[in-house]
Amino acid sequence: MPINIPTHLPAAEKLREEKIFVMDTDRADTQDIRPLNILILNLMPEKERTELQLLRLLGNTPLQVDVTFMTMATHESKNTSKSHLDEFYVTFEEIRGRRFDGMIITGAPIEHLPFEEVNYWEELTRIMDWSDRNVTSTMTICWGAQAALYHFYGIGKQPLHEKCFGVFRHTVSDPTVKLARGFSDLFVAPHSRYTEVSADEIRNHPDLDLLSESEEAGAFIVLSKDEKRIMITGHLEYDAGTLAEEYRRDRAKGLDTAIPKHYFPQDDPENDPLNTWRSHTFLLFSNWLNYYVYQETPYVWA
Ligand SMILES: CC(=O)SCCNC(=O)CCNC(=O)[C@H](O)C(C)(C)COP(=O)(O)OP(=O)(O)OC[C@H]1O[C@@H](n2cnc3c(N)ncnc32)[C@H](O)[C@@H]1OP(=O)(O)O
Ligand SMILES: N[C@@H](CCO)C(=O)O
Repeated sequence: MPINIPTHLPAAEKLREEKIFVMDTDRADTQDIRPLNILILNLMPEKERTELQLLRLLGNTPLQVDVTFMTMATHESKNTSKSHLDEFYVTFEEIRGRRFDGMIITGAPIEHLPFEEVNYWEELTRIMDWSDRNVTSTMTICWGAQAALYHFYGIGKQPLHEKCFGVFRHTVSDPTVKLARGFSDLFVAPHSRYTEVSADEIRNHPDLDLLSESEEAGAFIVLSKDEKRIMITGHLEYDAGTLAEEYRRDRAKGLDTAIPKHYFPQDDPENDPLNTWRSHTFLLFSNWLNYYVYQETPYVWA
């Protein structure tokens, strides 16, 4: 059973072009199965791009996945149109009575701010607390992961001397952990951030495991001991060209952002970058959906 999303969501056409089977709502409604309900709290400014990136990954499963997009009621989006949000997004108030099998909280380009200065921080903490009781497994990405580490475990973020920007090598501390099943001993993943969380603080925390890290990029995949929360400091979902676009955007703004490391062939921004992380991205999302969502979630919520 493939992914079930609103028929007119702009990402749907592109997903069909990519031969990712998007289910018509009519057909989905006639299936005598219980679909997985996944909630995506999309905090990225360019929401449509992130929708496509995440749906591509959630669509790679034999399970029917019903996706709900959520936006913040206490924040007016500058970069995504109100009409798009009105048509395709819900707010917390509309879904707080529901249960979800999985939830994703994306990154957001606000890591220069203390958490408490983010205008939707209070609403986000309410959503995170709610998710503890109403969601089987939550995956958080980049700033979303920093927010979860801070809110639930008191682990703060520190500014870096230079932006952690590029595609870095990572290792896995325990390849028998289900989330890393099938991972190579060494794999690469993109990062794009100005702050970091301390790998030592995570390692020393009694409720956390550091599943993957990188010599150059630091802590990468963090798992709570109860396996309900997955925190990922990089951007596995990024397309081949996303870092290049961020690089060009920064340079056009006059920022002295360095060329993303280990990314452009011959480190030359004129060369088209290759996506060298895609296989582990698909693996991580299918491991998450299978082992942490599908196999853990109750068929009927109590
Ligand atoms: C660390 C991570 O998680 S990485 C993920 C972030 N990376 C990306 O989003 C990559 C793509 N983003 C971009 O290229 C840029 O953010 C752009 C081009 C879309 C906009 O850049 P700018 O014009 O410099 O920033 P802008 O003033 O629009 O602010 C960026 C976002 O921060 C939000 N923001 C700014 N201040 C605050 C605040 N105090 N509280 C909450 N949100 C804030 C803005 O509202 C905007 O988000 P929105 O579109 O969802 O409303
Ligand atoms: N990934 C982000 C970092 C900002 O938080 C960007 O370069 O847009």
